[in-house]
Amino acid sequence: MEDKKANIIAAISILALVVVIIAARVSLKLSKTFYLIAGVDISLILAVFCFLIIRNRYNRERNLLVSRFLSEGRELRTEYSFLRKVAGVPTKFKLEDLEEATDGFRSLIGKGGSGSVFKGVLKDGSQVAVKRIEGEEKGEREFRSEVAAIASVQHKNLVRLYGYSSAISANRPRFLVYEYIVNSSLNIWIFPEKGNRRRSGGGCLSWYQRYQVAIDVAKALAYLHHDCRSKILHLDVKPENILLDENYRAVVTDFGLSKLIARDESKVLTDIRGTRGYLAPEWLLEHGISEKSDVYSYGIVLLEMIGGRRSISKVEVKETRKKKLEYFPRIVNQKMRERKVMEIVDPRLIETNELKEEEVMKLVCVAMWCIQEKSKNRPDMVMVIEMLEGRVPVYEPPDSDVVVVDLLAADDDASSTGVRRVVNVPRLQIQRERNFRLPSICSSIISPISPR
Ligand SMILES: Nc1ncnc2c1ncn2[C@@H]1O[C@H](COP(=O)(O)OP(=O)(O)OP(=O)(O)O)[C@@H](O)[C@H]1O
Repeated sequence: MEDKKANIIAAISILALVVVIIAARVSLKLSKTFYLIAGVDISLILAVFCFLIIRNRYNRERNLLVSRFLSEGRELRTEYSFLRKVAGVPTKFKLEDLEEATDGFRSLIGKGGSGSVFKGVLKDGSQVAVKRIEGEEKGEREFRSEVAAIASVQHKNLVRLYGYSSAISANRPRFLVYEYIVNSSLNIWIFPEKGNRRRSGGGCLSWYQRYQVAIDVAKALAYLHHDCRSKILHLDVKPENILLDENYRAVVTDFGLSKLIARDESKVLTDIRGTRGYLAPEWLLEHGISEKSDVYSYGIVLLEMIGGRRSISKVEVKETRKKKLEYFPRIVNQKMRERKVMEIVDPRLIETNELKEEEVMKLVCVAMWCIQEKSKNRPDMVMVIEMLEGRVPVYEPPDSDVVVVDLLAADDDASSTGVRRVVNVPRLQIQRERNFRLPSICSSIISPISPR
């Protein structure tokens, strides 16, 4: 625009100078004054021409440089965003970006102990789950731990963290932005709806899908325990933290309680965290926890997938019509001794006729190995994968005490919903059951079978 203006002014000036020469020629004839004016005019016209040439050349070079910088900048930006993705560096979002993505935090998709989760769409069109972390001290710790842990991992069975948004001031919520996993969490696919309470989504996973989920979760945990630079303990393995993608494959989430420990560290002492019903005995016996504490929680999740029920649930006693808490692993143990393992399977699966007793027994045995009282007797997650995929035979678990975390003293609702609570140790009682022996059907080697 400016160039155009300058060109017009130059053209007008040249025209004016030419007019001056013509006027001088007419009025002054070929006098000395005319030659003087004509000389000055012609020099001025030449000066304007020179100015135009230099200016245009300068502009052309400047435009060339600008467009080169622009294209290099674009390339750099593309390269940078590519590298961010490759390196898994999470993006720092502004609060306004997240408000826009979630349409003002309108579509709530879930609520957990540490905050609420909303569905959203980023500017580039990717669907996200935005977790708003509420609370003060606990929120801060969970936030830091979650960003640090997830940012460093890349595995198809672990949720991807796109980014985060820190609090602008104290007491303001922080946000974590995850990839959106379409089929929500495992709990709504294995536990039937309670009474008249209707829930949106969910259903009944088939036996085959449950078996696949068991393998997927085992792979995610094996990666965290054995394949990362430092060992990552999840410490909150439960169905609510296992999401299902469009093919009902598992994606483990919620690293809010996770702990990073050095490869050579075998056990760590830390404050009790996790969810009632999934806590390994060592938490309560204060022996120090390790990756085997995750193995224990995983074993409980396996039993819940097999039975389609929580490990601890409230049932009504027919005679007295009073409610009591029932510990599912204890029932499984008993049924195994009686060789009635099919009786503990989710009744909805029995109806489908797709079950093989041998497979059920195998999964139950693996689960029982995982919930051994002594952590050293539990397999590691790599061994669990080997057993589930049929590369290693499943042997009878050793004779062991079963530590039953007796939750009669605890709040019933929490145990029946799997809601995470800070566990109050003195209120928990620990019972030991002697002769926790698996039945003879399991004493022999269970033949290796692969998931269908
Ligand atoms: N990435 C995601 N994609 C889709 N849904 C999700 C995603 N993350 C969480 N959700 C949904 O939001 C719910 C709440 O998740 P959140 O992690 O806050 O809590 P939780 O695991 O149930 O409880 P807590 O945080 O106390 O362990 C989940 O159960 C799930 O249904």
